[in-house]
Parts: sequence; C-alpha cells; structure tokens
Amino acid sequence: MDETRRKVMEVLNGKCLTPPPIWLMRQAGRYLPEYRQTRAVAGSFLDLCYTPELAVEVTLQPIRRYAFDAAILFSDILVIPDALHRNVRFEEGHGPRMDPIDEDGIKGLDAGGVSRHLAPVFETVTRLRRELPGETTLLGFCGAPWTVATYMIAGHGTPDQAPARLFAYRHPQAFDRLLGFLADVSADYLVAQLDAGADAVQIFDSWAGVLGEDEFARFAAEPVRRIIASVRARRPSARIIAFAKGAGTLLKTYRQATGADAIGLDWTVPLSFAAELQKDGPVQGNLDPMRVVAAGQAMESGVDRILDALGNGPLIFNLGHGITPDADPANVAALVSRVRGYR
Ligand SMILES: Cc1c2[nH]c(c1CCC(=O)O)Cc1[nH]c(c(CCC(=O)O)c1C)Cc1[nH]c(c(CCC(=O)O)c1C)Cc1[nH]c(c(C)c1CCC(=O)O)C2
Repeated sequence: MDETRRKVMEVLNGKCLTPPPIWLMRQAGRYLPEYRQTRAVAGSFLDLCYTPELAVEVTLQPIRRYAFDAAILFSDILVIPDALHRNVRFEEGHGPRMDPIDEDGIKGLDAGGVSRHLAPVFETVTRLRRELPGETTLLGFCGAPWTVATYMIAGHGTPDQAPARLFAYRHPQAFDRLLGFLADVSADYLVAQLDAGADAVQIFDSWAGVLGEDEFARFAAEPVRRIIASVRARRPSARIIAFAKGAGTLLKTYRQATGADAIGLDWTVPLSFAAELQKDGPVQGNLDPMRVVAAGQAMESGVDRILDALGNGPLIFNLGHGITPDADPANVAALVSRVRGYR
C-alpha cells in the first residue's frame, strides 16, 4: 500500500517533488562503522556479496541511519565476471583483480552457470523488499559492458583504461563480441533482480569518460541501449537509470540513444547543461563527494546550487560518484537534512 508513495519511483515516472528524494551512491560502505564491523566478520568481500543475511544487513544500515528514499542492493558490478569464472578477488589495498581475458577467452565465454552463481543476489533482493519500509525504493544494478570489460581485459583497475582501449582497436571483432555478450548477460541479470523484487535498476558506466566521441557511441551507449531494449521487451514497466561518469557533453544524446528513463550526472556536469538535460526527463546527481568530506559551507552551498538549478524539475538528489571512506557519517546526516529542508 505504501508502494504508491515511493518517491524515487515517482520521479522516475516524471514527477517533480519538492524536496527531491535522496539516496547516495555507495551509501553502504566503509565510511560507516557498522559496515566495517559486518565486513570484518564476513570473510572476503565477495563472501559478503553472496551471503544474503549479511548483504541485507549492510544494505539496511544506511537506511536505518538516514531513512534514504532508496536502498541499493549491496553487491558489486564485478559479480558478473566472477560468475563467468574470471577468478575475481578483492585484495586489501589493491582493489579488484581477476584473470585478464584475451581473444580465446572471449570466444570461450559461456553464460550457462551465471544465474545459478548469482542466486544469492536474487535471494538478497527478495529479502530486502520484505524488510525495507514500504516507502523506500529498492534499486538493483549492474555495470555497463564497457566498464565491466575494462576490468576483464586489464585484470585490475587502471587510471585511464589504456589496456581496454588498445584491445578495442587491435581486436575489434573480439571486443564487439565481449560487449554484446556482457550486454545480454547483464540484461538477464537485471530482469532477474526486477523479478526478485527490485523496483528499478541503475546501470553504472563509471569509465565512460575515457572514451572519444565515436567510441562512446559504440562501446558505451550502444551496449547500454541493448541492455535496456532487452529488459523493456520483457518487463515493459521497468524503470532504468543510466550513469555514464565523465561523459561531459556526450550526455546530450545519451538518454535518447539508450532509452534510459533517468540520467545520472557526475559533479563535473555544469548545472546549466544539467537543466537542459532535465527538460527531456529526470536527472540524478551531482554533488561532489569531496563536499561531503569537507562539510560546512562547502557542502551547504553545493547542495543549494543543485537544488536552485534543478529543484523545479524531476530530480533525484545524489552525489556525482560514490561517497568516500573518509566521509564523516555526521556530515551525511547534515546533507540529508539540508536537502529535506528545501522548500
Ligand atoms: C567501478 C565499480 C565497482 N563496483 C561498483 C562500481 C560502479 C560504481 C563506481 O564507479 O563506484 C558498484 C558498486 N560497488 C558496491 C556497490 C554497493 C551498493 C552501494 O552503492 O552502496 C555498488 C553499486 C560496493 C563495494 N564495492 C567495493 C567496496 C569496498 C570493498 C570493501 O568494503 O572492502 C564496496 C563497499 C569494492 C570495489 N568494487 C569496484 C572497485 C573499483 C572496488 C575497489 C575500490 C574500493 O575499495 O572502493 C568495482
């Protein structure tokens, strides 16, 4: 019965709410002492992702503290390569690592066991929808094929994704096959999350910003279009947020090119440009996460500028990227009350 009052869903349906609903990317994470505590008993990071009881707990932690308008499933974009037997691990202080894939590896990719491997994630979603307050939107997510491919090709994170860019030029057919394969697996994964109880989903293209214009169209926008078309063909009412970090002016045609309902904005997107994008539909963002670390006037003025520029259109308040481990939880409380105090 509270379903009708899920504010993030209302905005995704095009409504303008004052104050806007708020959630934060990476809202479950190391800046919260209770997360660090659960993380310490979980074993590996992937164990945490694949243990429904613990994944539910860490998803709920920021909801208990701040009553955010959306909860985002606790998992990671790299569970897809993990399900594809790429030997994914998260090493303390190193970030993610996996076996780098080559042309033969791409030929041999097999989606056979993926949904069985990811069954604990769907179980987490179902439990979350039962345990969350009725008015809280539950978001599922996946990585965009380009961003997931950058990690699969390099075998780890890099500053500019040079290995994936080089591979794409040298082996265009294998690279196309990889992106198409990831798009199809990701579409199935999102449909399964929606069926398990997610209200809407977000597609994270965190590394879109390293691509030139032509490559952005082919490697970032096109595979995301393919995911969205496939999800919509099966679940016509699905609501989808697409976040292409660093895409700059290439965002101008991104909504139309992908079919996304809402567009995520990183903190470098000028608010005047954001207001233009908002004429075509909902936007989400875009406070610099460092303003939350800095707090005080830096945070307040950043919030006010976003609300003044975008508060009269369909807006989901968020950061321009994930909250960082050095953010003080008290600053997040101040952020939420500043946004909720807006009239
Ligand atoms: C690129 C990317 C990844 N993962 C993700 C992205 C896209 C968004 C973005 O750009 O931030 C997405 C992601 N990762 C995580 C979530 C959980 C939900 C939420 O937002 O609260 C989500 C939505 C948890 C996580 N994923 C990770 C952590 C930290 C690991 C830990 O707690 O030990 C969390 C909470 C690990 C991770 N996972 C990834 C990296 C590069 C790292 C290491 C960097 C780091 O440690 O912050 C890959």
